[in-house]
Amino acid sequence: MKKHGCEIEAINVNYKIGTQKTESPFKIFCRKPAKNRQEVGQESEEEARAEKTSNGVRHVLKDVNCRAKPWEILAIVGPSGAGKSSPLEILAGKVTPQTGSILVNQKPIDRANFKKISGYVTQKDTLFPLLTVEETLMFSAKLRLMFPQAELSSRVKSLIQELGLSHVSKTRIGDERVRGISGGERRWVSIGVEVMHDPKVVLLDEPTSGLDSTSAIQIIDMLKIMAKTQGRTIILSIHQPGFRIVKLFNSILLLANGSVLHHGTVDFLGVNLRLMDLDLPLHVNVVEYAIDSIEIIQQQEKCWQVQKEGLPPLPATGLEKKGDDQGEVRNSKFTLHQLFQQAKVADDEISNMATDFSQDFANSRLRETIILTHRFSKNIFRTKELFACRTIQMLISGIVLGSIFYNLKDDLTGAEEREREIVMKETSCGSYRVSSYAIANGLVYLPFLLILAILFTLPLYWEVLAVHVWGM
Ligand SMILES: Nc1ncnc2c1ncn2[C@@H]1O[C@H](COP(=O)(O)OP(=O)(O)OP(=O)(O)O)[C@@H](O)[C@H]1O
Repeated sequence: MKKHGCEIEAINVNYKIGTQKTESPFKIFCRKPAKNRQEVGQESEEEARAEKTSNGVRHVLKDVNCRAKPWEILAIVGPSGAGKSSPLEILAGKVTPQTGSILVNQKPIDRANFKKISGYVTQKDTLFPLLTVEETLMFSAKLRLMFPQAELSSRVKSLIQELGLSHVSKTRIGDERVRGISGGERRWVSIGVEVMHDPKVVLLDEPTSGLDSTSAIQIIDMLKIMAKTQGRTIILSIHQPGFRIVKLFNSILLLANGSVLHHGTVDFLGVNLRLMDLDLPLHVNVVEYAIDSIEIIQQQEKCWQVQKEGLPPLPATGLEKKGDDQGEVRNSKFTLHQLFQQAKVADDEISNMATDFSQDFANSRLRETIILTHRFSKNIFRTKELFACRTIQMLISGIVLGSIFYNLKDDLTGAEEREREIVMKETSCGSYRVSSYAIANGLVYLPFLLILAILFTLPLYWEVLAVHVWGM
């Protein structure tokens, strides 16, 4: 039977966010993760962007119209901060736009059901570092599919083969502390987890970020095969797609400052740019060229703004120097919106079939609890060192002070933070119930905490007894 495709259409989507910082009343309980230098840089850039907003409101997406078709890849491109991730977050149900509509096969989206027929691969790989590739995919299969064990195993095996992970199937995922598979392979596993339930739509936020060009091409190549052979609708955001990657996209959505500058094929973008009388070099990567042009114009507009306000001109940037004569031609002639004409996507015949949504969770509450208990036990058994540390820590605390119980170190809180992220992601995409997680967590942790409590109180008990009975 031929698989039904899923066409997604966004109509006049506007998404605004408040940029005024509100202090959480529970601030003292919120742990701020340590930032590296790059993140600190990004934060100040974010703050600078926020300052540009009026009335503390930032228009992240402005009247965005676009369409993604089954059997195809739609790539959302644009400079940093253009709003590329936001359409994906809207489709994944993470945020809700203020106005506009999203249609799935020409019917208004039903968010709960859409989650079941879609997979959302975030930029950050949220995986348990101590599980192997095979175990990770197997737990994902158990939680999301209602198949017998033999079928689950064969599904996992064939997916591992399809993703080219056979050589590392028994290797642990790993992270900065635990040695494991490579960054590119980790990205494959993240994609595997999200396509395990055979979704009709796959959303990927910057799937190639942090990867070398060969791995990046391999990932997009694989996504292209997924779209072509299984009729999936692939929507991804990408920052700087190389020439070979661009060739694999069926259509692109070029964003700048949250507005659509072009929606259509890459070839059509080239035609548009040439129609604007631009001196477009023959074998240039038009997407890169367009992004570069946007950046130059944005830089130029910033300079004009500064000059208009009578402030001293901004110091020259590398971008302006890079633009040189080409940049000058572009800058003097056009504003951002003059540079591009909005392209309309040709209407294709898409069957108006009803989407076949499967209902509810894949497993019963009891089965979910059993699977999650199994996964917890594996993680805990493989974190022996951390638990030994905690035990010794408790013992020493009991002997010396008998007061500090939860004195967790960074590595422990780091592991807890990761676990929290994974659970939030899995529960939000409907893999299992939160209550099953809580029960499984309790089942595994309670006996251990009981032992810790005994270890903690025993020395304290003898010390207090010694003081009272022998007056020591
Ligand atoms: N929850 C939020 N709080 C504050 N600002 C936000 C939020 N969501 C989006 N923004 C802002 O909206 C703009 C678009 O964000 P988005 O992440 O979609 O852009 P992007 O093109 O994916 O950026 P990048 O390529 O740098 O990841 C950015 O300037 C971002 O700072």
